[in-house]
Amino acid sequence: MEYKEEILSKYPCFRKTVGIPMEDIVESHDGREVTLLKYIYNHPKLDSELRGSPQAILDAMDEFAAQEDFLINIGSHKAAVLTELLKEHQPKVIVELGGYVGYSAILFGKILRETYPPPSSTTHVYSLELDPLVASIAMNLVSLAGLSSVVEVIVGPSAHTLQRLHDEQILAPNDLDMLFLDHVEELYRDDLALCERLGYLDKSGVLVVADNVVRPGAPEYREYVRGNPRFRKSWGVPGLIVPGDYEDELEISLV
Ligand SMILES: C[S@@+](CC[C@H](N)C(=O)[O-])C[C@H]1O[C@@H](n2cnc3c(N)ncnc32)[C@H](O)[C@@H]1O
Repeated sequence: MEYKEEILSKYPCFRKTVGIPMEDIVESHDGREVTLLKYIYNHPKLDSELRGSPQAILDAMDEFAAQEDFLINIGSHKAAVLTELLKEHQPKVIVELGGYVGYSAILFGKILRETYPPPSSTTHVYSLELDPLVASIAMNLVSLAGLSSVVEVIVGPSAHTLQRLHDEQILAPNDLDMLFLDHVEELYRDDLALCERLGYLDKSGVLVVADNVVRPGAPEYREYVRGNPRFRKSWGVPGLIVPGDYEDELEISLV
């Protein structure tokens, strides 16, 4: 029982698996992100391994999440699923909604760099993040990973930033190859529809991936993509396999 309490306090997201309501549970934006940044810069392998190594920084973030405090990023299991997907589809330009401290953005930047080694300059990750503090931490870690030329963190509400990228001709409609939705489940459907209106999903082959579609859940979003003729197919992929939970947590759709 004591062990269970310890697990639940360290990993609040598991509360939903035992029926404890998520209300009043804080699992991010409470100072732990600054603690993470200090943890990385105090890391004994900072100079010998972390600087310039996206994978070593992802590993250090996983290490922090396992040993210090829970982080709401995709984590290593979904990172492996997404790595396979990106290797198969080889997107060049990715937009993610909800960047947090940069874990998924660093993963995407790492894969783009491996797939299209420098001096290729046509690859880009736009990581859209509402909160300027966590976005600043992401920028710092992206830079430490040596990925500043590939990954751009942009602060602001997703819908506003998407509209701005379009109106200021920063991202042309046909340039987008992958959209990753990982911000607020209630916004997934509207932000996807905005991308459709802006022409970002007109090109055949664009990949759209949404996280957490089962828990906390985005049923409207899943219904929308599965019933939308724009997508050739749409399918679920398990996140972390806990019996009866986290099934098909990622929804993957292909234009
Ligand atoms: C689950 S986290 C993203 C995790 C990240 N994709 C990763 O795996 O490393 C969700 C993030 O979305 C951000 N967010 C919430 N509403 C947003 C909005 N309207 N636009 C952009 N970001 C938003 C939150 O501040 C939070 O940092």
